[in-house]
Amino acid sequence: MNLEEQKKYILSGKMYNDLTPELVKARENAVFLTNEYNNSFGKPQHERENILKKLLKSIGNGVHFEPTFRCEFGHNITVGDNFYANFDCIMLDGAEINIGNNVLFGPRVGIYTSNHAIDSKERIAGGCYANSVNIGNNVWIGAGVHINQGVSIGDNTIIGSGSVITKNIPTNVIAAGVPCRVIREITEKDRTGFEV
Ligand SMILES: CC(=O)SCCNC(=O)CCNC(=O)[C@H](O)C(C)(C)COP(=O)(O)OP(=O)(O)OC[C@H]1O[C@@H](n2cnc3c(N)ncnc32)[C@H](O)[C@@H]1OP(=O)(O)O
Repeated sequence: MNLEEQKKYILSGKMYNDLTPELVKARENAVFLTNEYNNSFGKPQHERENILKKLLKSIGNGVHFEPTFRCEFGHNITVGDNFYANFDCIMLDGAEINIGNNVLFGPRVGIYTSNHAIDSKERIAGGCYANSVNIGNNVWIGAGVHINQGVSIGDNTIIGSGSVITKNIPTNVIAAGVPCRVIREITEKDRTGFEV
């Protein structure tokens, strides 16, 4: 299979070979482009966004990653408007990563859409499978959060620092911990009077 065929196949969720020359090359390209993006820190926003447009599937207006941003391929990542990621964000996008509008990431957030095979022989042979991650609008992901494959996080939700997300998290809640669980709903009482 050529690279395009492999990309489509991986999105089917079936086991794929992680070690093909085409995927190794695609990862190398992503390192070169993320190097270019990280090194462009301080340059005008439109120049930096043009690099992201080459790297990612699509981006909205006002997308900013602090250095150092890394991704596996880039071609499966969609980011909405007004996105901010603090330092050392990592996105492994074997499958799709879809991020809504007005999303904030604390430092050291990691999203991992791929798992290696559970069976050790299959794993050594390069067996992998990937499932998408979906993050809604107005979500805040705290520092050092790990997001595993196949999960969705609902609109307006906050994920506490250090959490490991293994299952879907609903809208309008604070959730935290390892594994990440809902702590409480976000309500009118959370308004402080800060001018918006
Ligand atoms: C762009 C950027 O994001 S940069 C800034 C980066 N900053 C961060 O990453 C900080 C993220 N903030 C947090 O994790 C906060 O704890 C929040 C926002 C999730 C919750 O804050 P609060 O609503 O004030 O929660 P509060 O401190 O009252 O805690 C409620 C309960 O949740 C627990 N809890 C809070 N945060 C966490 C956490 N990260 N992991 C595990 N448990 C937690 C508390 O221990 C407490 O448990 P208890 O009721 O058994 O005592």
